[in-house]
Parts: sequence; C-alpha cells; structure tokens
Amino acid sequence: MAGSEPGINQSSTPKSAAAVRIGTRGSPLALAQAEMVKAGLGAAHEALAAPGAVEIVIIKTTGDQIQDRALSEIGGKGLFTKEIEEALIDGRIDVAVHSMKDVPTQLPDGLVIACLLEREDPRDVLISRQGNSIATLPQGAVIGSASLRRQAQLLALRPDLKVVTLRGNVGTRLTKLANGDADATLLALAGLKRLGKADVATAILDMTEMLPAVAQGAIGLEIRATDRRIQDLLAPLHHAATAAAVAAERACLAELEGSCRTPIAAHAEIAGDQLHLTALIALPNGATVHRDERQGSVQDAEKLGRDSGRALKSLAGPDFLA
Ligand SMILES: NCc1[nH]cc(CCC(=O)O)c1CC(=O)O
Repeated sequence: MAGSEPGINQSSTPKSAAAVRIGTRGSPLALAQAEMVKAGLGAAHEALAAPGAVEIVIIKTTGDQIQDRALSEIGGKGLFTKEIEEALIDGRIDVAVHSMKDVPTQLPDGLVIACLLEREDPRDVLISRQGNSIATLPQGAVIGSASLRRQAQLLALRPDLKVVTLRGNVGTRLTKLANGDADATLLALAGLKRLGKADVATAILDMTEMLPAVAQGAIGLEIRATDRRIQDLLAPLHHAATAAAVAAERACLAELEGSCRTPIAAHAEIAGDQLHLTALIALPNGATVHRDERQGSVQDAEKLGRDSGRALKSLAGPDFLA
C-alpha cells in the first residue's frame, strides 16, 4: 500500500494489540466467565499472561436490552448470542464466551464451539423467604421466574404455587426478591458460585424434582471455524467429559426443537465410559411431564441425545410440541 509504513496501522479504528480478544455480554456473571477464560489462557500460555495480551470486549445483546418480558414471549433464538456472533464473524473479537444454556443448537455458518470448560454444578437452587424446600413453601406462594422449564416442574410438584415473571441478571433478581416482588425464586447454582453468591441459596434442588436446562453450568467458547491459531490456544482449556455431556443434551434439544414455548430439561452424567441421560418435556402448567432415561457409551453421546429426543416426541404425541 502506498505511503504505508511497516507496523503502522492504517485503519480508521485502531486495531487492538491484544493477541486474543474475548467477546462477552456485560453482566457481572458474563464478565466473571470471561475473566475465567482470560485466566485460563494466561495459565496455559506464558505469552498470554502478559498484561494486555488478552483483551475483554463487552458486547450488548438484545437479551440484555429487554428486561421486562419473559424470554419465551420475546421469542427468537439466540437473544444473548447474536450480536456477539456478529462480532466474531466480523473479526472484532476472536473468542465468544457463552453460557451454553443460552446458545441455540444451530450455530451460524462459519462458527464452531471449539472448547468447553469443565462444567460447574448444573443444579438449580431455591431462594426463598419462607420454607426451605419446594415441598415446604407456603400454600399459594408466589415464585418469580421467567423460565417455563422451572415453572412447569414447580407446578407439577405444587399446583397451588403462583409463578410470576421475574427477569434481569442474577443481582437484579435477588433485589426484586428482597423487595417482595416474589416469595421465592430459582436460579442456577453455577451462576451464583461464579459470582461468589452461593450462600444466598436456601436449598440446592435435587435433579429428581428440578431437572436443569440443557447445558446448564457449562461454558462454551465459540470461534471462527477456520481459526487454527485460536483453536490451538484454547485446546488446554477443553474438558472432554463436559463436551460429551453437553453434546448429548444439545442433541436431545435439537431433536425436540420447533417451539421455544415448550418446557424442556435434560441432564447427562458421565461415569467412566458410560453416559446416563435424563430428559423431559412438560406442559407449561405442569399437568403433564414426559420423562426419558437412557444410558450408553460416551462415544455415542449425540446418538443417545437424539434417541432421547425422539422417544420424548413419540411419548408426547404430535400436538404436544405444536
Ligand atoms: N439465562 C440466564 C443464565 N444463563 C446461564 C445462567 C447460569 C449459569 C450457567 O448455567 O452456566 C443463567 C442464570 C440462571 O439461570 O440462574
């Protein structure tokens, strides 16, 4: 290029000198997760431990802007991921850090989840003002939640409860609870732990009463499919057992997809070379819950997930997911 000097950046927006640019939402939880990735990269590669080598870029998503409605009402998949994926495709960032439970099963062309961090505890917790289990919540208690999955499973156990929409990030929800907007709420333990707030939990819910969301507790790192440099840098952070569990759960979800208004939950547990998958679909009012359990080789994680999704579909019948 005429007039250009070596090492001088000619573009109008100065290009970051960082070796790795990590894109994330700006919520405290998202930032904590991005910091975990930054620390992991620094621990794995000496060159990335230097100040400025890894940069965190905050990107605002549609899901962050809309705070007053249930996500199922807004509709549309990828409310927390779309803008971050655009930055990845445009080359403004190199790695997108996602809570895998917010990532749609279909990724945009050219992007891949290249790495899964070791999963945090996937269970949900109850945070309540009175009663330390679902069974002992006061009659008719008001539960704040925007999740159809949590609503359906709560109402299946306790049809007398009243569920109201409670959105916002973890801190906002805790404030709303303290203000009396609800008697109790449910949150993912993983998020609370990463925020150092696990002590607000009244009780950790058993998988048998509250099956988690697909991929809950798992953090996935999305990159450009062609980016070998970043792929190699992330390799030491990858956790194979988490990847297999998440693959099974997401394959189940992909098989069931069609409506984001159907409560779906799934959890895969790995012991040795065996994967045990539990999945369910329910009516939002909890009146019907269809459950599937199966076990097989970890190698067949995706097939187990697909088979589970198909089994649930045939249990439920054609009208259920409509
Ligand atoms: N949709 C919000 C969201 N996405 C991921 C988590 C928790 C962290 C995780 O599952 O890894 C949360 C908050 C919650 O449900 O309590």
